[in-house]
Amino acid sequence: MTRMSALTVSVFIALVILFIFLLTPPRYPRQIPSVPFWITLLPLFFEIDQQQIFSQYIAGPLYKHGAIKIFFGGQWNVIVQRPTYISEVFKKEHIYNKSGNQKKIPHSMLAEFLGERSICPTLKSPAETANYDLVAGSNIISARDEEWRCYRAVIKPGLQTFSHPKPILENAKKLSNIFWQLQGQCTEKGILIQDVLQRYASANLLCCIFDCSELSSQMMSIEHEVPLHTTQLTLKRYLFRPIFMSFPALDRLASVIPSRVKARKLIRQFSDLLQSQILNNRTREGERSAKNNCLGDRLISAWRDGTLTTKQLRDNLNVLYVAGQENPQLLMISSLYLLGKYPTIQEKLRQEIKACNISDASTTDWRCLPYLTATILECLRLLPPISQLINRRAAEPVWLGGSIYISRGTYIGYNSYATNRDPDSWGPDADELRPERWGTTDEQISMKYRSAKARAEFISFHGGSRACLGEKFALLEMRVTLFVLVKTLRWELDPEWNEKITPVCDSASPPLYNAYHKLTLQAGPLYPRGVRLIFEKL
Ligand code: HEM
Repeated sequence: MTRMSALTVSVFIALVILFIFLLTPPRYPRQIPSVPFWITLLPLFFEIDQQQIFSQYIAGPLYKHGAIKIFFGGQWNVIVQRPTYISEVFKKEHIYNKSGNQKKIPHSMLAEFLGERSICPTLKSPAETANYDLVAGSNIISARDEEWRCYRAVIKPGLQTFSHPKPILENAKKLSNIFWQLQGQCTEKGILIQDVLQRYASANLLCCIFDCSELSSQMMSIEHEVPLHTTQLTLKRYLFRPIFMSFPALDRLASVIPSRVKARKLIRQFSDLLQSQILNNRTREGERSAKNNCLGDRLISAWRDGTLTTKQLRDNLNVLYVAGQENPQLLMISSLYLLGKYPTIQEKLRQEIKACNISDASTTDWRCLPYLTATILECLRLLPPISQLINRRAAEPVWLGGSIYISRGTYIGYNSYATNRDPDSWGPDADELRPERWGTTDEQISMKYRSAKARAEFISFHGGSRACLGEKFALLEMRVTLFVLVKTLRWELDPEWNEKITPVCDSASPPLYNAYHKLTLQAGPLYPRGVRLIFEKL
């Protein structure tokens, strides 16, 4: 054997050993089963969607044991489902430490997106040079301890003092007109709603949270391209390729894989654009509708006075912009899908809104629409925008629930989709959309909501000290959106749409196109991707 072929054989054997080592489930924790690694890769090869994978392979062991071991992101993790276990993880943040992608997969593109190192050349802050390298890549969602408290002090008031629905109301009316206009251009079939809703969710965030009203109106004129939006769409396509999500180690080769080179370029482009747009498009003082304590103002003041470095401003802007419109957008898609699938619930909602006879929705007391609130919570329960998230790491060995031994360094995550549908908490009809389960009056619904969150039976916004800070805004946005859409339009699912959650194939498309989509689109959250709705004006 020549020296070259001996080397090739050794490399091959080393790779096989590494692969077997990586893909063999760990022995610990011993008390819970492992989902075979190939199950998470099934959609790459077969016509099967994530909901099917869940019910066929994951739900059984997960509900039985309350936790499982699963291969994701290039490593084995523990997914916790049972509410009592989840409460424990939420409460013991000092043991189950937050550990975002920057720490878990620091070389990955995702980590680069959330905490990349370049400084926008247009910015200069006094504290920048002093602080720049102290905190590499962190943001409010992934940071811990002092750093998190610092971000939270800046960000929380900016997200929670907002409550005026007027700008959302105006955008929602435009949204209704856009849907109707698009429907007019396509008489026989349903229309795709995702792209429009992404612009709508961005518009709401830009005007209400960042106080950029001009940019917000540009987002709502869908006949015009908005670079921030188009860059974000392209970036998403490149960033979330399933092969790199499953094996982020491949990102170590990012500089030689053309699609990753492109992803890196897009990350910078998006981040630069976002930063300059938020800084340069803010509504002028005199033109503002209210005295503001908005998030945009707060972030910029904190950057100017040196509380945040340029890098911290940039990382937090990225993550707030993405979390602040991706999650509401997913909830809107899922809610419109569910209401199209359950027309009687849509009609009941319409009757409630009619009966309430609201003349000015911008001053409405939303408590007079309990069925609307219950419907939103029910959509959030059935299809939580963040269906699965693995972002905690055991700082020390610990017995979860007193019976599952978790060794130090184990990654732990949640499956909100499973917890929110647990029949032990929600009954045998847990998979059904039934808003009445939350109660019929505003008091009953609020009580049920508070108790379901406190008992970790409803975890769409997670819980404990690290619960979502945008919950209040997201719920208000959803109320206004559904209020306007249900009042002005009626919709149903396009019967020709292949009803699947995260479908990977479309039987009408050529095989090559489908193969490409399998590799590029099937990762990510559980929601009715590509849903088509048929609208009727009322
Ligand atoms: C339906 C909409 C939303 C859902 C379902 C949602 C869900 C979540 C979840 C599950 C977390 C915890 C993430 C983790 O543990 O890593 C979270 C955190 C967070 N969310 Fe949301 N979110 C939504 C909307 C928003 C909006 C509109 C904003 C505002 C811009 C926002 C800002 C945040 C922030 C700042 C955190 C970090 C909280 C902390 O760690 O202190 N979210 N969200």
